[in-house]
Amino acid sequence: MKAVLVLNAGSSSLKFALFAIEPELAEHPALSGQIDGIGATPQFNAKSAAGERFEEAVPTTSSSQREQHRDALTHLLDWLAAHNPALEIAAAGHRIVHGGDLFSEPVRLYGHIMLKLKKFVPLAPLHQPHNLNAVQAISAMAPDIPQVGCFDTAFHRTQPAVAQAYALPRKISAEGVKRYGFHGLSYDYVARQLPSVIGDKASGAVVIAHLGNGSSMCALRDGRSVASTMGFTAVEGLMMGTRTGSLDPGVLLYLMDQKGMSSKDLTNLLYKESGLLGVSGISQDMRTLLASAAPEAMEAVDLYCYRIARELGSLAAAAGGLDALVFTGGIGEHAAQVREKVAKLSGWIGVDIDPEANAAHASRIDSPSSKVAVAVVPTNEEGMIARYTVDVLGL
Ligand SMILES: Nc1ncnc2c1ncn2[C@@H]1O[C@H](COP(=O)(O)OP(=O)(O)O)[C@@H](O)[C@H]1O
Ligand SMILES: CC(=O)OP(=O)(O)O
Ligand SMILES: [Mg+2]
Repeated sequence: MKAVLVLNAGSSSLKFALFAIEPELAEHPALSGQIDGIGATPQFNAKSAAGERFEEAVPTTSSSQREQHRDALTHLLDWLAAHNPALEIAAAGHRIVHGGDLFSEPVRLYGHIMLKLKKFVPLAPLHQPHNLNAVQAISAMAPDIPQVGCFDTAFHRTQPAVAQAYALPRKISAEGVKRYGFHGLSYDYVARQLPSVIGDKASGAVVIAHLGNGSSMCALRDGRSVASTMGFTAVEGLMMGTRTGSLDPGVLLYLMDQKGMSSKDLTNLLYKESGLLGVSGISQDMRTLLASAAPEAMEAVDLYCYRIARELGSLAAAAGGLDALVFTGGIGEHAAQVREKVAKLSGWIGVDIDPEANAAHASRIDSPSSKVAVAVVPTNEEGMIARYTVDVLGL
């Protein structure tokens, strides 16, 4: 039976899912999992649709991160062939974080398209190089498998020009220094689920909060993106697991001029040492922080929620109102305390949640008196990529 392999390659992880496409595309993967710890000690985890769990170390001959990525993919393909011989990989679909202005739709990946996508590596240093390496590794190992790239930026190309602009001199803007927005595969998936969860409000003014390791929010009208908190890179906007989110650019000038920090130091600071991890000094993981008694842990969580509530006001302005607020992503789907704190700060705009529904992670958590529908919708970036891949290739 034919299947689509979906890959989402991050800096130190390779997430995968295998979806059967016969007789039609399956809603849930037959197998899914990830290889974590690439660059250190890679570890493979997977689960089957039947609930079987697998865990093993990934043998690697190199300490280089690039080679470990390749070893991880070889391990994955061998493992899939051994564990699911009935499913033949007919295509591969990739999450590619940056498609710039060039791609507003998923595309089949050929050599000339890969060259264009390489140009975006400096704009998404944590994601793009790994996304592209995964495509190249599959081409080398299995050149006959067609591959499709699905972009995090594509969903936001419907935004009006004013939402994509920075107040920079025209020459710099014309070179492509503008707001692209990310997490588009997640927003696209969630937006498609909304009519069945919030009815007619799905076509009104909606804000979706994708709260994971990377966190962002998107304002939608008629199910289309009109504004987002992430901009030129995936560091703008909300506070994240290890990223600052928006920061006065004057802080960077100060750190360069007065503290002698280089661009490499600043990249580490902005992407890897800040956010929940930096503010708490404890962890980037929301579960750990919510379970901690340390005041610094709660300070980090409070700042995270405050930033979400501030951006909600800004996005409601961009959408021209607020009919619905939707939570998704690892934190949005599972952290009832985060949703509760955000809702408390957002009473002024008509958000009120039902504590029991919230604690139960129900799909609708607004109280009967709430003016705004409040929903929890699990995201499915992998399912969205499988759908796009089947559609682009006509499988
Ligand atoms: N039950 C839970 N309660 C609170 N936070 C959770 C829970 N499950 C996952 N999370 C948080 O979700 C975040 C990871 O989100 P996820 O969307 O999986 O990330 P990624 O961006 O890596 O895909 C982590 O901060 C994790 O602590
Ligand atoms: C774009 C982005 O931030 O992605 P992730 O949430 O996977 O880090
Ligand atoms: Mg994510």
